[in-house]
Amino acid sequence: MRRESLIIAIDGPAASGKGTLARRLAARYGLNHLDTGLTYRAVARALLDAGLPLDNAQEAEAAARAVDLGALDRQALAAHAVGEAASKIAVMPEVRRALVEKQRAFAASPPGAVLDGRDIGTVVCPNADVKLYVTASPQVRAERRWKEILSGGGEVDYAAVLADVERRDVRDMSRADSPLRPADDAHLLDTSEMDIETAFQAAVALIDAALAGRNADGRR
Ligand SMILES: Nc1ncnc2c1ncn2[C@@H]1O[C@H](COP(=O)(O)OP(=O)(O)OP(=O)(O)O)[C@@H](O)[C@H]1O
Ligand SMILES: Nc1ccn([C@@H]2O[C@H](COP(=O)(O)O)[C@@H](O)[C@H]2O)c(=O)n1
Repeated sequence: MRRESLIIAIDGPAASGKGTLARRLAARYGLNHLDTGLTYRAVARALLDAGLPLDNAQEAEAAARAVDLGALDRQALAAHAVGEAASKIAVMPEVRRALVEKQRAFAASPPGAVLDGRDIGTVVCPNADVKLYVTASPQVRAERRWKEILSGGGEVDYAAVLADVERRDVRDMSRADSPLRPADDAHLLDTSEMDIETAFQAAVALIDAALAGRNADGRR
């Protein structure tokens, strides 16, 4: 059966591996990919570069409206300070509304997309064909992030990375607008005990089973 368009929503906390999975899944299913965290990072970066405060909703909304999804530069937005700032500006409903509009337009473009973030299954694409909530223990996520930083030549204590991960979890899960949580119909994937390949194969099995179930139902 030929599918018109397919949307896969992937949410989860920091360093759970959702971006790694999303990139591989997009290649596997021939879909576009959007790391929505980069859109929040781009807003934060614009404010930091302009020397503006991170709590001015009007300036932040203007920066969000100016984000060009085609010009998101992962490397330029990778800095730890930018991620921290992103989680602060992400609490503002004005910023979220502007970015969600762009994210939805991206998802609607053929042939469909894999989007990863914190609110994809709950807010951005509540009608996604398949939703995954990817997680791992804070200790495992901190270790992954710590190794990533070391392999990039950075120097940081594991304890400091763990504290960052835990602080980010609290901020993302407790904000009033679009808090991080699994959608009611999301498939949970705990990768604490899985390497990248095992997690990818588990995600493919969940997605294929979900799509087969939908086809059998005659829903698509
Ligand atoms: N299952 C896994 N086993 C071991 N390492 C992993 C696994 N999945 C991802 N990683 C590694 O963990 C780090 C974080 O992964 P990734 O960037 O995909 O997480 P993320 O959830 O997208 O994080 P963020 O939201 O903070 O951007 C990367 O270095 C990645 O290679
Ligand atoms: N859909 C999303 C994606 C991200 N955020 C916020 O941005 C911060 C940075 O995201 P990374 O995935 O690049 O680490 C993140 O901590 C969230 O606060 C969001 O709110 N919604």
